[in-house]
Amino acid sequence: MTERGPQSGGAPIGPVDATRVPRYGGPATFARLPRIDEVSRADVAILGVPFDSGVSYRPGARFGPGHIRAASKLLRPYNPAQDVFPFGAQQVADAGDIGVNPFDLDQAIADVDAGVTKVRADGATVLTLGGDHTIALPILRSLARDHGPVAVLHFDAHLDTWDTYFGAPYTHGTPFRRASEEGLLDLERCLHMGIRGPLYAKSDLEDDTRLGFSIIRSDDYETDGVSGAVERMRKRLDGGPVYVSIDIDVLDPAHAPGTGTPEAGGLTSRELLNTLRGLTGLNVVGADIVEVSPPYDHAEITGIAASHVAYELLSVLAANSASA
Ligand SMILES: N=C(N)NCCCC(=O)O
Ligand SMILES: [Zn+2]
Ligand SMILES: [Zn+2]
Repeated sequence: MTERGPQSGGAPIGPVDATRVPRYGGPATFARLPRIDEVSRADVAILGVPFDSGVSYRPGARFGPGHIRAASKLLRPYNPAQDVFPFGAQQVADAGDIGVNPFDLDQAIADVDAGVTKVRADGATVLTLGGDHTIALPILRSLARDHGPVAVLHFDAHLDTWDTYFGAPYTHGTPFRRASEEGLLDLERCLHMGIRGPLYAKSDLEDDTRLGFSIIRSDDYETDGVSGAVERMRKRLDGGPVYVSIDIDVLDPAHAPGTGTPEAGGLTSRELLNTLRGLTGLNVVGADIVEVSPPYDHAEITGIAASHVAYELLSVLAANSASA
């Protein structure tokens, strides 16, 4: 195909060239990248998880992967903020969507674990596009089998370390309690970023500490700024594998209206993108972007934010691979 421009010497296959095929045409893959079956090997795979049977309030995150891909068409090859070519320093490919059972939660969790494990087995670092936050648990199960307990860097308005909803243990409000109980987390190095809003009880915070997390609150950005947050984040995460889980509701509803459990007083997209740039050099072994619910989005605001979040994460992985 000529539309991707000439490639030689085993260089990564990049996005379709927007000066040759207009952005509103061409493939529906993330950032117009090749499908995984079009490349001999992927360093990083984008993997969709269209699933929202674990939500407690508004549904719709099952449509998240397609929406984020559609909103990613304008991304360009060079990221000046990190001085890196995220699609040039490594082979990034789109691995499509996992066929997740929408009716049987236990089966869905097994489906996600199997789907992620399969793509990882071929050597790719996986960036998952959700889907609701339930999917972080099976992804962590897959990662912990290879890496042992990992640090979770969790961007969210919510703790997601609650116990049960309606007696159900597997929901989008409970993945990190289950992960902690199962020994998947490094209890000295987990961290929430952007927490805010009402809780059920004071003891929610005590439970959360016991389960292995510290907290940088949304309000801490007001007092300490992005640089203060990044400094604390790097200190907490250093020294082992890090899984980055980004619930898009960490952003203020003004920056991400298209989500299921919105809370006022959140981060700006600029604060989130700048915080992610501070991850370079840490051992990031996987990531997800979850809770994008297109039916509640307007003018692709949330989809665009999510696509840029993905772009910064890919840039961190590219910078890390260049210095490895
Ligand atoms: N993971 C997200 N987005 N939300 C969890 C909120 C669960 C609740 O309704 O209390
Ligand atoms: Zn949340
Ligand atoms: Zn969440």
